[in-house]
Amino acid sequence: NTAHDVTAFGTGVFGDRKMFEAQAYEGKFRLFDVTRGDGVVTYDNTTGTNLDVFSINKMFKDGSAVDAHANAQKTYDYYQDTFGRDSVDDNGQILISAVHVGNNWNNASWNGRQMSYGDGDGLRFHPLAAGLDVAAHEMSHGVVQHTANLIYRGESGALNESFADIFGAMVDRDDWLIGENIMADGTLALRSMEDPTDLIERRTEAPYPDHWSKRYTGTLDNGGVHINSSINNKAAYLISEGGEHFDVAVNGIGRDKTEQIYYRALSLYLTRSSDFSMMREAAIQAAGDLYGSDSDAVAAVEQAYSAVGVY
Ligand SMILES: CCC(=O)Oc1c(C)cccc1C(=O)O
Ligand SMILES: [Zn+2]
Repeated sequence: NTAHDVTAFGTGVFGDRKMFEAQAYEGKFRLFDVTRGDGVVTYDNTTGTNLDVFSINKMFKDGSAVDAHANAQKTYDYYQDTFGRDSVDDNGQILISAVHVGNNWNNASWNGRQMSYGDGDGLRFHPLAAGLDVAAHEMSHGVVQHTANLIYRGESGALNESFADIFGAMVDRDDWLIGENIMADGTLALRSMEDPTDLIERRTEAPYPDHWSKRYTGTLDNGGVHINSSINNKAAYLISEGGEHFDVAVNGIGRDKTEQIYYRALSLYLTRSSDFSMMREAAIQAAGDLYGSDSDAVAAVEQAYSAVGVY
């Protein structure tokens, strides 16, 4: 009998029930959604091979698999509905998620072809697949790869990381925090776009900067790609929400315009080696294209990048 898509159900890592498209296949059910692009598929890495997560009925019990699958679908829909983009490559590339990767692995990743999630050690992280912004962050690395393909070190690498956070926060749209629901160590979040320095109490290595003058210039973390990303994150937050930062006032323009500006800058103007200054120019250009060169959007971009010391 041929495979066909069905509506299935499951409970996520935190016991939240959800419904999603899956597939009936040879008398069983699998986490393979054939309704989005060339597919959204989730598999359990402990089975060792690229085997879809199977269930004998439409109720899936593996919390990480359920969350990874549902979050990948939500992120696929975000790019389709917001920008008309069909998956990471805008050509329907199948979205693969592997869960239970490693041994209590405190990580999540995009390896150029798929998303991978660790279970966390329960001290630093809960299972990372439970974070909608985590899934959106990982898939957004795929979008960056197929657009500007920003080199993953130094300032271009910080932009790569920042775009993953920006779209992560746009998909998981109720706050400007990253990883807020998967922290097991009592901290507020993994990163805060609203106030990057907020998490300073936890950080042993370099603090998260909220101004270019405070950028990390060492060699840790590929030259601080997860550290200096906070400078661009703060700018994006200010463009959307506005605020006063280091005596510079920014009049916010909201999430809807902000996400369009960043997507256009990423997909049309930035290149592999773009730095923060080029990010400023690309965002000004994109805002002008979309809303007019004398618009409040262009003004917000100029104000926000000045507020974080990027010219
Ligand atoms: C928000 C997702 C995130 O930052 O995942 C990572 C983690 C938890 C550790 C190391 C790298 C990454 C990443 O995807 O950049
Ligand atoms: Zn990342």
